Amino acid sequence: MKVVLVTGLPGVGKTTIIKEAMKRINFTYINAGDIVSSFLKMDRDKILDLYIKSPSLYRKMQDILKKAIKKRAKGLTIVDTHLLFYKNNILIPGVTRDFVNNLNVRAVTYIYAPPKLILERRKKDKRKRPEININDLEKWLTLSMNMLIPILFEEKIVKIIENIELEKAVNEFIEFVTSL
Ligand SMILES: Nc1ncnc2c1ncn2[C@@H]1O[C@H](COP(=O)(O)OP(=O)(O)O)[C@@H](O)[C@H]1O
Repeated sequence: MKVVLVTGLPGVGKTTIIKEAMKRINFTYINAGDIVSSFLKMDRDKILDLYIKSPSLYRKMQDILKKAIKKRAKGLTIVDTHLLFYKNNILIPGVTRDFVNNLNVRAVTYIYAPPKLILERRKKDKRKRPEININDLEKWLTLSMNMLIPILFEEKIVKIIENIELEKAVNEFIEFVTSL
């Protein structure tokens, strides 16, 4: 079992890259957000508010997520998740140290795009996404990239993939995950 996390801000293109890569190589795909929202039967944005109010629920969900991934993981397993949640200057870790080590994560990919592009993509997206201003998005981007450093201290490899041109990003993603 080889677990690779795919992270990056919502709207940067994680799902698009993974779905394209899936047409070309074999892997198990797990979307952490889908597991959590189907378990709590709730909108993603509301879940964040719940976590802020209840740290114990947050811990419980980390546990549920870990178990669900362990059960489904097979061969190369790509987990679409977040390093950091951000709302109104409140920060919540997307993954914990225990999550990274317990699942034996091999590497973390960080999908990057300039904040202006992310904002444009979020606006065009059919999926309704919460409004966010460029200032908050820039802050979130900086903070989420800072979360890559603690990942390095857990002795995991980090790969940054720029998603400006989709085809180039998909090729880079495939090359990286198949090289592990
Ligand atoms: N390289 C790209 N160029 C243009 N649009 C893109 C690119 N990558 C993703 N998108 C678009 O951006 C939006 C968000 O992508 P999505 O994969 O849902 O992001 P995430 O999974 O990171 O939240 C989608 O409408 C998608 O079609």
